[in-house]
Amino acid sequence: MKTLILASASPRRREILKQVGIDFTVIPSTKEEVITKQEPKDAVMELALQKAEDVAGRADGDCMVIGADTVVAMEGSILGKPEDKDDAARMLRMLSGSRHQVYTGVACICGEKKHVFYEETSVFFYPVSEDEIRCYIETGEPMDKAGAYGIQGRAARFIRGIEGDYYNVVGFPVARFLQVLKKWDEQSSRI
Ligand SMILES: Cc1cn([C@H]2C[C@H](O)[C@@H](COP(=O)(O)OP(=O)(O)OP(=O)(O)O)O2)c(=O)[nH]c1=O
Repeated sequence: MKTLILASASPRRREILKQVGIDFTVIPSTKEEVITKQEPKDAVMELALQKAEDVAGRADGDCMVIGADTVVAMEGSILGKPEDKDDAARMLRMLSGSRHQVYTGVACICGEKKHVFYEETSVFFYPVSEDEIRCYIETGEPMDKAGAYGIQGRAARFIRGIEGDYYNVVGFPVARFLQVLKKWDEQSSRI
């Protein structure tokens, strides 16, 4: 298999790839994230590709660069990382007692070849009180996460259920990625 380079500073993405036994190196993208697309699925694919292209431009040799981006979508709004505590509280109030979608876009670049896809997971929140929101924000956990929560952390207490891939919510739809990789390798071996 080719050398994989993960173009991400996210510790979650690193852990998920390690968990399934993939060898990779990390070169975080330094590109500023600029969303120009309205649809969340288009936005995450756009950002994932920007991150992968940024690092692919600096990487050398026979490698595959992987970029990813995660957002929360709720009633036509795209929620990225909160700007501050008030913004985190605003997001958590929106998510309380209802259903939202989490989108992660993944871009794979190997030389001239590119593949970009997205995965969608629905997440259902129990009602969350103002006190719970305040206490949760005080832990600091929401601040570096899309939608201001971490399903894998203390926010587990707010989650009624999910439909779709759990790892997609945490930032990397690893099983889907491995399916893409399998097809990619089959096609390469036919050339
Ligand atoms: C919804 C949700 C998001 N997240 C995280 C996944 C992503 O790391 C983060 C969204 O920010 P991203 O901009 O997708 O990623 P990042 O800034 O962490 O890393 P990089 O840009 O270098 O790739 O939110 C969780 O960890 N748990 C959750 O439940």
